[in-house]
Amino acid sequence: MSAGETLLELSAVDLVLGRRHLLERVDLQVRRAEIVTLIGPNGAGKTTLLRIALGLLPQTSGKVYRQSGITVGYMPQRLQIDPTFPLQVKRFLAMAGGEPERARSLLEQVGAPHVYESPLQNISGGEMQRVLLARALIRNPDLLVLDEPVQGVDVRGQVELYRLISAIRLEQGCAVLMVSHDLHLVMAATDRVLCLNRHICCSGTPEVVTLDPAYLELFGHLAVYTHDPSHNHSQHQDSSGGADVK
Ligand SMILES: Nc1ncnc2c1ncn2[C@@H]1O[C@H](COP(=O)(O)OP(=O)(O)OP(=O)(O)O)[C@@H](O)[C@H]1O
Repeated sequence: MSAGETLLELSAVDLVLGRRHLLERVDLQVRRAEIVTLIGPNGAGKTTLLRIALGLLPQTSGKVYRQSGITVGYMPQRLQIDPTFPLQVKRFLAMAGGEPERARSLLEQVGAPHVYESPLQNISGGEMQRVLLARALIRNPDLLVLDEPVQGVDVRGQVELYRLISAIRLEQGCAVLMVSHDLHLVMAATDRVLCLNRHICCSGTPEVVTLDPAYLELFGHLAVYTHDPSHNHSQHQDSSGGADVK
């Protein structure tokens, strides 16, 4: 497989459930070795779009292309585990195909080697995220799909996990499609950003997207900015007033 080839492509995808039009004419392309991040407010359809991309949910109309033969690793936003069912992390990873040595080495990589023998029910939220990431990596995926991979992880851990995701992309040449709410950290760790609010509001490199009026309308108060006392009040201002968005 060559660098830059398209692994996943969605064209004009619509989803209507009942009376709700949840996704409208969404286009999305993910090429080998690139990191694409979906951002958007709660309920924007990010998880739903990932599920359509993975073939877990049928779209109402539009096309979904996944290159045949590729291995996909999926880290869901949450996992329902029966609290009465005793399941150790090592067994959980073994069920996903992880030999003990591989499972241990992945846990080491994601910064959670100490939970190998722990019951899943006893590990913390941040440790669970690391275990889910390790599980998504078990089969050396060509495409890694991560739904809010750093939710519940402490700030230092978030930086480490984004670095790890970037390193995995470089080492394995896999593509990454992820959903994130951590605008500042993720912007540094992504090649392209798509801003979704049922439809794609804007897309492009982080530098381009963070200056797009549609992005500023949704996230203006969170945009990266510095205060410049000599500023003139242009259209690129945050809602707190007096700060120029960079
Ligand atoms: N199976 C379903 N049936 C009906 N509505 C659904 C279904 N799945 C999702 N929805 C609705 O679709 C909308 C988008 O949900 P989704 O989980 O994709 O949002 P999201 O952007 O991932 O949100 P968040 O940032 O809160 O995780 C929500 O309003 C949700 O209630």
